[in-house]
Amino acid sequence: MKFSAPLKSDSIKVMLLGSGELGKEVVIEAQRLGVETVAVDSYNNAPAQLVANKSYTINMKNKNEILDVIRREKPDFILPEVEAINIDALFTAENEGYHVIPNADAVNKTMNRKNIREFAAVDLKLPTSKYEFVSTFEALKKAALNIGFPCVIKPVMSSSGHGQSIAKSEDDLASSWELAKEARGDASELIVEEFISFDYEITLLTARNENQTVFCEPIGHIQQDGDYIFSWQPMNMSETAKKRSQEIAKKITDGLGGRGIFGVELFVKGDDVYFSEVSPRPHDTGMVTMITQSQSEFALHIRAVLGLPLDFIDYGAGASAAYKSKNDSFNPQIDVNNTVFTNTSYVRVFGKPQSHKGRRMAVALTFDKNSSDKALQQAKQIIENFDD
Ligand SMILES: Nc1ncnc2c1ncn2[C@@H]1O[C@H](COP(=O)(O)OP(=O)(O)OP(=O)(O)O)[C@@H](O)[C@H]1O
Ligand SMILES: NCC(=O)N[C@@H]1O[C@H](COP(=O)([O-])[O-])[C@@H](O)[C@H]1O
Ligand SMILES: [Mg+2]
Repeated sequence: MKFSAPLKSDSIKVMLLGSGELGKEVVIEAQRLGVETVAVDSYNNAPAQLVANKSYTINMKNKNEILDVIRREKPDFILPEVEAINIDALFTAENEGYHVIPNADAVNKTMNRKNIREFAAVDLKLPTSKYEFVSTFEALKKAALNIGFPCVIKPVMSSSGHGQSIAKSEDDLASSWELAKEARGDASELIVEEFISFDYEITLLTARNENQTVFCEPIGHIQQDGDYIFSWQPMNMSETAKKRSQEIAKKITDGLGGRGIFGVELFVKGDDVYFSEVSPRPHDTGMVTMITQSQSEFALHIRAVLGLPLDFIDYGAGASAAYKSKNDSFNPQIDVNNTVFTNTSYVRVFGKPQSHKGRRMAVALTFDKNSSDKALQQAKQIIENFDD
């Protein structure tokens, strides 16, 4: 176990490419181990920049700007935190000897639904929904009729539900096409997916490095318009479904390789488990681990990166509720009702410098030793009392 060397203060430097709420927690965990942190994003005062040793604001889609900060800072590890990053820059950095987490190829595969879906379904033979890729309206119609209604239509490059819709019949296809076009720009493609009427969906957080792979307890979640609003852990599932979920998670994370935490998104119907997608980084639904685990997903990510042991204990059940802004403001103020400050709940305010309607600004976390349901009920009640 390489335990002692990396923890010498200032001996290790990590650079986050993307500095939102997830990166902020990664930076805090890195700081706790005496690791130097550099936070990069496309706007000033992004959450992780508020707590990092150093920060840069650059155009994250520009290859040279990314390579400039990397070559200037010479980080030991580069941690992509958002999907919208110039991928050529990561491949070039890797060729120059920099260590991209988990690796540039995994980031490339997961940022595009076509790459990750084909890798999962064709190369690894994991169960997924039926799917087709299309780039014209005619092809969309054909694919939807072939797959059947309802079907889910998504740009191949997007996240947090942007440009995504469900077509219930042929009549909906024109509006789905328009919605997706706005989010994707002209050139790229759409995926048309069979709608899986799952019983529930989970994120299976999986941390790996060369020495070890560990699974967190499954996290159940509810999405609204393709974006997460509530999550809880553990999700109560059958032993068979849990075992199948872990097998899928192991295959996809081994397939992608490298060090770090992955959020493996799965749909579960009875004992059948379908692979949906995977984030090669901490997952938004995994913020609940800040209250349920001795090592949160953020701590596990940085430990995996440093090659430290990944063992942790579960404290009990918990839940999270996302607070999304109701306003557009350059001076956001979040009114957190006192109900959050109990001995089983707390709040994380991200500190984003600007709000707009629907932007995630904070999260409420709740704990219940034995019951995810009770933790979830409490999280729902608390978030109703937030305002801005
Ligand atoms: N084929 C499907 N069948 C049923 N529901 C689906 C399907 N695809 C997506 N969904 C629903 O939409 C949500 C968002 O889809 P997906 O994860 O593919 O998009 P995303 O934009 O990458 O989201 P995020 O970035 O938040 O993970 C899923 O979590 C699920 O609730
Ligand atoms: N589903 C991905 C996800 O949750 N990513 C998290 O949201 C931030 C962007 O927030 P913003 O859009 O409010 O700037 C990202 O930086 C990351 O922390
Ligand atoms: Mg998703």
